[in-house]
Amino acid sequence: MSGENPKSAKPTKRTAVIVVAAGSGTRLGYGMPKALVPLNNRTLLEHALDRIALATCPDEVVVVLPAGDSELSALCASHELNPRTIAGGGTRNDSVRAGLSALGPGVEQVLIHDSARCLTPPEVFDSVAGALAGGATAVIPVLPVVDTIKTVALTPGAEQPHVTGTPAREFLRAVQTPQGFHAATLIAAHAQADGWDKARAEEITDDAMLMERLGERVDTVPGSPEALKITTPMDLLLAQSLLGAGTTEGRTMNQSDEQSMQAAAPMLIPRTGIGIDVHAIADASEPRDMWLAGLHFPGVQGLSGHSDGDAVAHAACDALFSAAGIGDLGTHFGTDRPEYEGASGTTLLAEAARLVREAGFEVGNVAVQFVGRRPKFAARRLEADAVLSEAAGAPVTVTATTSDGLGYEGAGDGLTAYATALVYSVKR
Ligand SMILES: Nc1ccn([C@@H]2O[C@H](COP(=O)(O)OP(=O)(O)OP(=O)(O)O)[C@@H](O)[C@H]2O)c(=O)n1
Ligand SMILES: C[C@](O)(CO)[C@H](O)COP(=O)(O)O
Repeated sequence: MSGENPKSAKPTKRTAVIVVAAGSGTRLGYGMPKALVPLNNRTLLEHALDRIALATCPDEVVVVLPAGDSELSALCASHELNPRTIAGGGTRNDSVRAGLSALGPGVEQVLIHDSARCLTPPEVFDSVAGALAGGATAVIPVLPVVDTIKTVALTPGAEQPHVTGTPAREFLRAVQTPQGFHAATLIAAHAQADGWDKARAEEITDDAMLMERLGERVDTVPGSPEALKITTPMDLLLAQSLLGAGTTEGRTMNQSDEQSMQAAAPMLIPRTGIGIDVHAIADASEPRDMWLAGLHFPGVQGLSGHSDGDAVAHAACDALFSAAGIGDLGTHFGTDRPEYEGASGTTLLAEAARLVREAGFEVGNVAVQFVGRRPKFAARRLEADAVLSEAAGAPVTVTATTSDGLGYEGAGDGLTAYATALVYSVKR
């Protein structure tokens, strides 16, 4: 926040904050709801709630969660804010409507906030609520635009669009959340939009736009660079460095903070690791299930070994341990740890990721390739990525190849999995 607005006093009007956290986080690519993605050992949703807890304005908080979720609702129940929760819908607008339906009685003003903007400082909430309490119908936090913005159109037959205009930059603002509204007016606007056809509804990308369509005036207050929307892996890295610099725990960065952060911030150097695992195909006289990459492959003779033989998961574990410099599979799951005997590949991978985090690292990603004739893998690749990513709490991707008939892999006697992992330190 630019610091132009002093911190507002608690508004006299009953104020609710709705946190929309039902998105799937497709562009972040973690294979889990974005609100559940870890950032410095705390989920994005918890970071958002931590900052709301430091604001003075909320009388009540509602969190909108993915349908069927249990993990995020457990986190809400154990958070000091103890927010009400409700299941969201297929689009952000559907989720906002669900949140509005869960408001308690007597709410006069409501702030709609993206959990994806999880580092938004508490002062922004209070400044939006304060402007509403001062009589505004709709208030949004904004930042000046630093890029030159063009409008474009697609020429038929051309791959890339051509430029149709350049709006004057002084009149452009990048829009953030929380967006605040006179509650009854926003509820009426959403009720009206509920009946719109899909194309018209999809044009609405924020709640303020609904108010604009109704001819309501929308006011602005200064936003904050820390209120960035975590959408892609690069945004997550930026949020990580903001937290690493200790700038966002409940207060706003000022100019001198920014200068000292630039001068003092250590270069964040990630660490890579490697892991290899080889398993023989079990002898035909001993039928075994094939488990690989966290998946069961019915009708394919399995791999030999004391565990389920999941060479892909084992190589991924070794790559993680190697990257964090905390030993290998034998160190953590060896014969002196009988509780891991026969454990599934996903169980071991989840435990490996936990140990890596316990050692002070966050997992960037893990990539595995296996070489073997069986099982046929292509049709189940995305399924494997999802299962292993969920176990690791970070993106895991698996690919497969053959050895052109050469060696034990080519003869169908065994397979080899090669993995690399990237981790980065989150030690303060
Ligand atoms: N059906 C939806 C879609 C989005 N959101 C929320 O709206 C905010 C902004 O959405 P976005 O950042 O686009 O999140 P995702 O939809 O999760 O991301 P993606 O489009 O990459 O899947 C997020 O806090 C998200 O949780 C929601 O509650 N319900
Ligand atoms: C509401 C918002 O964050 C304001 O910038 C944005 O419009 C959300 O858009 P998304 O496409 O749902 O991420």
